[in-house]
Amino acid sequence: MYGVSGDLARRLVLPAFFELARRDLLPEHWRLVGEVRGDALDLVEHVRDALEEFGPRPGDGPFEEFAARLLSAGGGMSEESAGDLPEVLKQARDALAAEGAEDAQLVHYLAIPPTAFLDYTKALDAHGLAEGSRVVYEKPYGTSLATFEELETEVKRVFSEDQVYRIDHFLAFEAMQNVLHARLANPWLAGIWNREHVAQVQVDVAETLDVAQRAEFYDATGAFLDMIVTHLFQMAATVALQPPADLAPETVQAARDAALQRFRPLDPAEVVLGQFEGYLDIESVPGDSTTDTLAAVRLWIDDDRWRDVPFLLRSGKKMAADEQRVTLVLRGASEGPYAEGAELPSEPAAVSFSLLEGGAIDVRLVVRTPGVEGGTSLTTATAPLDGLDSGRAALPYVHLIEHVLTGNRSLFTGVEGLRAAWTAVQEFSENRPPVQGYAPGTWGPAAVDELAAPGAWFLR
Ligand SMILES: NC(=O)C1=CN([C@@H]2O[C@H](COP(=O)(O)OP(=O)(O)OC[C@H]3O[C@@H](n4cnc5c(N)ncnc54)[C@H](OP(=O)(O)O)[C@@H]3O)[C@@H](O)[C@H]2O)C=CC1
Ligand SMILES: O=C1O[C@H](COP(=O)(O)O)[C@@H](O)[C@H](O)[C@H]1O
Repeated sequence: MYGVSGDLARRLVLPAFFELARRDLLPEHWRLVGEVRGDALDLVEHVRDALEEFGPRPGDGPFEEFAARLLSAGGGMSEESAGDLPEVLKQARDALAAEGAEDAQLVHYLAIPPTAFLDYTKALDAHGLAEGSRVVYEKPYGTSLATFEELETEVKRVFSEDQVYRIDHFLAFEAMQNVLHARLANPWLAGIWNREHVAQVQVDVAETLDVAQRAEFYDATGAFLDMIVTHLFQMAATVALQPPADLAPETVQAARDAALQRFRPLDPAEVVLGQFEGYLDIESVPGDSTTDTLAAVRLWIDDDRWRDVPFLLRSGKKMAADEQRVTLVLRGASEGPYAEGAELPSEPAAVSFSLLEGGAIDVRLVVRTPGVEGGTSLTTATAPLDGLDSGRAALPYVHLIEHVLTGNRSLFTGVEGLRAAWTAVQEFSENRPPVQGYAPGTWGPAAVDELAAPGAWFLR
């Protein structure tokens, strides 16, 4: 794992490895090499600290056994030098061979900034580490259409496609997986999954989180690149995809990629960028920064299933709540006593997938108000997705690492989909609207609400 000292590794990836060990889902023989550019870390202490802070706590699993398999390399990785890594990999291979595991599968996990992906790809090739390996790229894979193409050309030169795993961890949330699986398993849900029944699709990832801890990275990135063109596009494509004939990883990935290829290029007039008040006071943020800390877009998908159905995407920092939802806002009755004009609740029926914690599906219905007066009201039934039968919800990186180790690419993004995503935002990137201020603890500038009109955001 390159970049083992970083935020992602500490907060999400190392805890996921340990969770796999707790669940006895790691291979019988393995070693984890943590690589950094400076002096090699005391990896056991580093991992122990990460687990103490983010869990599962060391005492909640086989930590001593886990720690005995951690190896540390320093000195960085470039075309000129691979630092300590070749020597440490040799130690790892020798140790595995001594256990009777001769042909270890090498997996490179690039938990480093996206701007370093290209150089690391070249370096892996230069040091003969690419052949026969698997490689995991974090998101964003590219930062524009041009840098995507540049990276992809190099990756294609060095690796064959079946070696490459491009992560978008939002695809791996339990509820996100159920956007596909619950739809396919329940004909009534599949039956309403179209423009005849759905008035709007909303993909909303609201965070109360500040950015002060990673201000330098964030100021160079912004909400649109950090979240919209990456996570929220992939989530929208998961809603929009045509039902695949089977659940083979390649079929699912191809269906999602095909949906992304039907995204209409974003119209800058249908994008709102926000910046929370106080952002410019953060140390290391330039006083004249125009970085977006919130982005909301109205997106269209040109196919028979979704024509004229707005896909509303929103994500931001310092917002009113921590919520991650995919919502199908449903149309009302088109005829009969409850058709337009009848006395109905102010909000429509909806099916909403909440990604938080173990995930849940909320079904909101319009019903007759109980009592003699009558009228109509809304009621919501919540179906939790955790703790069913013998199932235990797993966090996204637990799924993703298990999939890399077992060679399953269904939850990873595909090249054609990524190319389509960067293509869809190219025009917007050259004509970005100015950022509008919003008060911390709110749902963003007023213009965000106008994007949803004549409807309204499910979260507000
Ligand atoms: N943090 C998060 O919540 C998430 C992050 N990601 C993605 O994961 C990746 C890593 O993110 P994160 O951990 O936050 O990033 P960090 O900024 O924390 O960087 C990770 C590590 O990479 C090394 N590094 C920094 N700059 C370079 C460089 N130019 N070349 C090589 N190595 C470098 C550093 O380690 P050292 O100096 O010790 O070598 C650093 O600790 C990114 O692609 C990000 O988009 C994805 C989802 C969530
Ligand atoms: O990729 C990213 O995702 C996180 C949100 O993911 P979560 O799993 O931590 O909820 C976001 O905060 C971060 O800015 C972004 O880089």
